[in-house]
Amino acid sequence: MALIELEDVRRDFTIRTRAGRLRREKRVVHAVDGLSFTVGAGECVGYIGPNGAGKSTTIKMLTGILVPTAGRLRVAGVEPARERVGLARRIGVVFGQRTTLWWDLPLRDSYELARRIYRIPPDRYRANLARCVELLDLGALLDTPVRQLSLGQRMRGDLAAALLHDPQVLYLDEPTIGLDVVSKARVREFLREVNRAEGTTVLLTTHDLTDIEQLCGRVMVIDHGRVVYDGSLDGLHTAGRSERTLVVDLAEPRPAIAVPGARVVRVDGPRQWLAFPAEQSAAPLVAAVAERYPLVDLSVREPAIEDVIARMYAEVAIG
Ligand SMILES: Nc1ncnc2c1ncn2[C@@H]1O[C@H](COP(=O)(O)OP(=O)(O)OP(=O)(O)O)[C@@H](O)[C@H]1O
Repeated sequence: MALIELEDVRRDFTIRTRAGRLRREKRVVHAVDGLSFTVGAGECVGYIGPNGAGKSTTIKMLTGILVPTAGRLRVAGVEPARERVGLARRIGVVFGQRTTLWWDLPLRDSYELARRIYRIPPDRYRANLARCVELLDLGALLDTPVRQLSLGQRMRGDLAAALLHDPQVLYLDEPTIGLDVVSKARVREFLREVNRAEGTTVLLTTHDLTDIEQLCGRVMVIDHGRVVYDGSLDGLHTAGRSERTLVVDLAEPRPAIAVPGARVVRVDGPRQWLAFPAEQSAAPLVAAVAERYPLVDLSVREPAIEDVIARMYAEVAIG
């Protein structure tokens, strides 16, 4: 069953700019332009694209904050902008760069407010809060005012707030932005569990490909307001012939090393950067380097989403 349905959706913005001292000019921006896709119940879909591609505009239309200029849009069978209040009970939203929690109140009070606003039955509320507190390790934080929480703690608090009313759909906008490695891992683990155990449909906007890799079976790339790729992450890497980078610190400076399956793209003293196809495992490459050269340290870098998309276009243009 499709829970989210968009058919040829468009959203324009009219921008007025000053042209000369007195004259003003109108310009229309097609933020979303002929967007069509469906998301089935229980799917976890990555929704990615470069800055200004139209991701936030899509999410705002899906929550009913913005009305489409044209086209057909349904979430759980209803038109979001027309039934915004009713739909609010069925969706959860988390913005990495903004909080929905009350800044001066302890976390517990924000949750209590959510209980009242969404009229969550007491049993359900108790069970959901207990589950979130356990999975997100919030026990020691419940009585702390939100302004005293670290970014990672606040994000965990926001995730719980978005899920207390058992939403069918969860929209996440950059949920791991600015978090350290440990906090990112915890947030991802929690989201995986929510999607798996509750069957919550997740639409995830991110600039971090590792979020997608660890959470989403499907990824949609949007650019200039329309879908330019819809498939698996591996497929996207293949389509863009994208590369990951193994960064190795050798025991001493050397000229570019030779390892099968990778090419050295940069050398700086004992540090070398080796590019290899993103869909391949780094393990054999690490083993091959370690076997031939004394190694001090290493790390693997994911390609930037912008690079993958740029390469995808280059492929289309060549092919
Ligand atoms: N309220 C607005 N008024 C005018 N133009 C807007 C408005 N909101 C968005 N736009 C324009 O619409 C286009 C799409 O913006 P949107 O915020 O949806 O992109 P995005 O993919 O979310 O980008 P980012 O990754 O930077 O958040 C951009 O050109 C943006 O400038």
